[in-house]
Amino acid sequence: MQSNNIRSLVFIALFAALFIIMSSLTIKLGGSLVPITLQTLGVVLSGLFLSPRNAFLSIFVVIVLAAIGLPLFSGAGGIAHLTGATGGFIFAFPFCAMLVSIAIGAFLRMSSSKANKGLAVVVFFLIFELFSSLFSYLPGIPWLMHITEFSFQKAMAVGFFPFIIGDALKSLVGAILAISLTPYIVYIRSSTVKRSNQNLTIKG
Ligand SMILES: O=C(O)CCCC[C@@H]1SC[C@@H]2NC(=O)N[C@@H]21
Repeated sequence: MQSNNIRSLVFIALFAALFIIMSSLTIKLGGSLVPITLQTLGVVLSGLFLSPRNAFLSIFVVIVLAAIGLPLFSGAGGIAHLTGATGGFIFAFPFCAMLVSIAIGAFLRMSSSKANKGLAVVVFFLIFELFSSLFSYLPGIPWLMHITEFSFQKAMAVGFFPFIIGDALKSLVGAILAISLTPYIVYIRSSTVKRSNQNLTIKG
């Protein structure tokens, strides 16, 4: 097995574990169907440090483990939970991580990512808001409506509006981490890519 494959496996396992920890930190407001969690921050971290494929896999593997019954999503697991009220969010997460990784990779290849830290914080924040948070609502809200038979307004009241500020704070934390850890992000991302595919113009 090539060393970059072994590294990929190690990093997928590490970020899957990190996502599981983020997923266990959950608050359910007044018995709400949709909990406040740090999952979107876990998605951000996978997308920041891993290639698009590995970022996807790091979250997907958690879904597979939850599907066989492990309580990895807000303390719950099993097919019933994965297809329950929050199933749309759960199945969006691997795609969110992949999209964050694609966008971060594109941004890190641009010279402006190094030149202007203020601009970089804003771009990181927007990438996280768009792809780790807002994208998860695209399947999250329609699936919540389907399972609960809520109207669109009720589903938004239960599954979107209570999370806007919290999700933005998580994106901000992600953006600050991204700025502080850029050299490590570039190093880890490039260390799991085959030598022939490495883009040597990436700047850290
Ligand atoms: O573990 C689960 O069952 C999935 C919960 C999904 C929670 C969503 S993700 C986007 C939004 N932000 C939060 O903090 N909670 C919701």
